[in-house]
Amino acid sequence: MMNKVPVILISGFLGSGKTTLLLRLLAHTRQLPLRPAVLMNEMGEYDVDGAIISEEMPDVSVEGLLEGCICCSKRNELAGALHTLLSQEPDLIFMETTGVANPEQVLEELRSPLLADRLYLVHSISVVDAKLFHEYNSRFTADKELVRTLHGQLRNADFIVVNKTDAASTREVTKVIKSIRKLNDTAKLQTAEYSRVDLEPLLEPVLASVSVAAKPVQVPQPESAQAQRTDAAPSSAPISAKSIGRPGSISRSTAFKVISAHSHSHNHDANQPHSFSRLESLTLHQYSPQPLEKQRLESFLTGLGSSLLRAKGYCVLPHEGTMLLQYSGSHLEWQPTALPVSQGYVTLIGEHLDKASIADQWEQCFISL
Ligand SMILES: Nc1nc2c(ncn2[C@@H]2O[C@H](COP(=O)(O)OP(=O)(O)OP(=O)(O)O)[C@@H](O)[C@H]2O)c(=O)[nH]1
Repeated sequence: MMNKVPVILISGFLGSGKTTLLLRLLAHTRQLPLRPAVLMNEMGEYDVDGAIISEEMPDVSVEGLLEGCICCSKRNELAGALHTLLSQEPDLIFMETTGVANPEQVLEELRSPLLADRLYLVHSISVVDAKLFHEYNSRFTADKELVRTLHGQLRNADFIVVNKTDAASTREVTKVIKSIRKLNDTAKLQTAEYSRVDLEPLLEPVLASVSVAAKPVQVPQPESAQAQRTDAAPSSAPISAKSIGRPGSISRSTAFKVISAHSHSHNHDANQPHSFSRLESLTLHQYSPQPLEKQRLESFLTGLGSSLLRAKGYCVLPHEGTMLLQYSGSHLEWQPTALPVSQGYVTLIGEHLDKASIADQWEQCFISL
């Protein structure tokens, strides 16, 4: 019988720090050395997080399931994507869910006959934003599906990272831990800044089950761009070029297009438990030949206020070149990238997003005064 491959599932609400944790885990895994693979699930039409990983660690296999959640609309593609990764004989598979996925259904899928013979779950990790946890809980109280998702992410975890403690007060962190403990009093819990947690115990069971000597891998250099990015909070180090998921795959002539609106509720099977109802994602494409005005884009995004929960993407800027844009918790940051992005894009995730107004404001970001 074939050896089963260990899986570590990472869930957590939008922007909580899942990819930040995944990058740390990947760096550590490769130093052991083990050969990891990644299944990345994104709500948007581009695999931003997968691109970040591929750019920093080009030898890591990444399969992206886009424009939907593996807990619902993409659930039937999950087994296929995992089998693609399994064919590359990794030592370990990391799965990062979208911020709005309920891991319950993913765990159920892993137990299905199609997958249970090939995979076994080592950890289900949940990452929480210490600053926004209570705000999101009270904001979404009326949305039972979303509350169930948020709670499901915590209930189904054996390891919980209370992240972004740099942005929260000690009192807030204590309150968050108290609330989490009401939902899950058995999981191991660590507080963290930039998802810096003790990685050894998380990977111990994997090491124990894998014959490392049989699969030598390239150990990354400690001074690599990747090490800088994962060990020093938001990096400004240049990174090597690697082509992104689907660059230039769409040709449009307009300067702005809200080309996809994904509302979770429309993609759910009525018989399945829903993970959330009101949130949607849309992608803005940088089609215009005019330069994108960075300040205007920043004002536009911050001006969306509480409607906007998360934004990320790559923008081609006139002075800086291509930059990775990250927006979460009202905080916007830019990171340089060497990705050969010919057309930039930004994925927005939020609720009550006024598409007409957003399209108009996006267009304004290109008009020189
Ligand atoms: N201040 C602060 N920012 C953080 C911390 N951890 C991550 N970030 C930043 O928060 C943003 C989102 O982090 P990610 O790791 O991409 O979060 P995520 O959960 O993968 O996001 P989605 O998958 O898009 O929901 C990035 O800009 C990170 O640099 C932290 O502890 N403190």
